[in-house]
Amino acid sequence: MSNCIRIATRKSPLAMWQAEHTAALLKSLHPGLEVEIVGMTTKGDQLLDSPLSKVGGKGLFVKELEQGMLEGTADIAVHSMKDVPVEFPEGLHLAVIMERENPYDAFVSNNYEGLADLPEGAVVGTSSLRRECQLADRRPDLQIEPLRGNVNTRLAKLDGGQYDAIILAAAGLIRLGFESRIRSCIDPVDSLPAIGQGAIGIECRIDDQRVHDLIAPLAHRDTTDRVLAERAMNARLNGGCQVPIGGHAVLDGDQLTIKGLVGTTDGKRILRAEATGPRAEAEAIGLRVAEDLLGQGAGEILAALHESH
Ligand SMILES: NCc1[nH]cc(CCC(=O)O)c1CC(=O)O
Repeated sequence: MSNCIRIATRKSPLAMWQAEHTAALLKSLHPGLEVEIVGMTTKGDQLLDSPLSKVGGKGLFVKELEQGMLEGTADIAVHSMKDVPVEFPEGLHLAVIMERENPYDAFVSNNYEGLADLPEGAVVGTSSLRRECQLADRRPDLQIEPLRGNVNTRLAKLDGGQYDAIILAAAGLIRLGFESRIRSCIDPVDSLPAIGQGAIGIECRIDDQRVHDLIAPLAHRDTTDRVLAERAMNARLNGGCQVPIGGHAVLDGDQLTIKGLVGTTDGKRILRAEATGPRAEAEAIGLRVAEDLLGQGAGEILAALHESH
């Protein structure tokens, strides 16, 4: 028992990869440690046919994993930071943010190199309102069609011929060995990534010191500051619902710069803001971007979206 750590994870190939990656890092840090992976099915996995924006609900992909930790069937949960809600159940917290993979959106197609060379009226698959909003702004002529399912399923749908191109997170493709399918990474000016995109986080019981000691060395300082700034912005804006929000922070030495975006799904209104400051104030810088967006009218856009769901 005391020499074992159990990892709760979803069973999608990407989630399993991330859990196994974390397991391998833990084993190499702590020789002799036993690591057990506990695969679980979440509500989000069961509702793969409905658009995520309609399914709604916070923590669709994490609730069952959290239940497992609270009941003691698992010790930690490994999540894509992008899917981690702002709030945690009592007794649990986010203890560690690991090193970020490529945080950008990837353009995947069998015929075209990037957004710029897609012909007029081309069909692009994505079920992310954030991607849809920015695509519609950049290329109002494109036809955007829903695309759900795990990374492997989405690639199979592209190959089935229903889409001219699809947009996915570069990180998921790289982790699963599909880097060669990325025709180009989309410039963040054209598609500002999701809060936390490309980063993996570890959640655990707040009072479990043994587990904290085991996972602490996995924390990555630069990624942590960047993602904390992004999450502070997001928390002030909405609390994690499915709305077109982008947020991405970068570091230049000790200077942290974060860009934020809120828009309407049709891309007809897009608000943008940016703030810079010392990394030690990461969360305050994220909040400043949120306040700037709210000052421009983000509150109305978000309220209208919440109502329509
Ligand atoms: N929404 C599902 C999801 N959650 C995390 C990733 C990719 C990996 C990451 O961002 O860390 C994806 C797939 C995608 O958006 O293409």
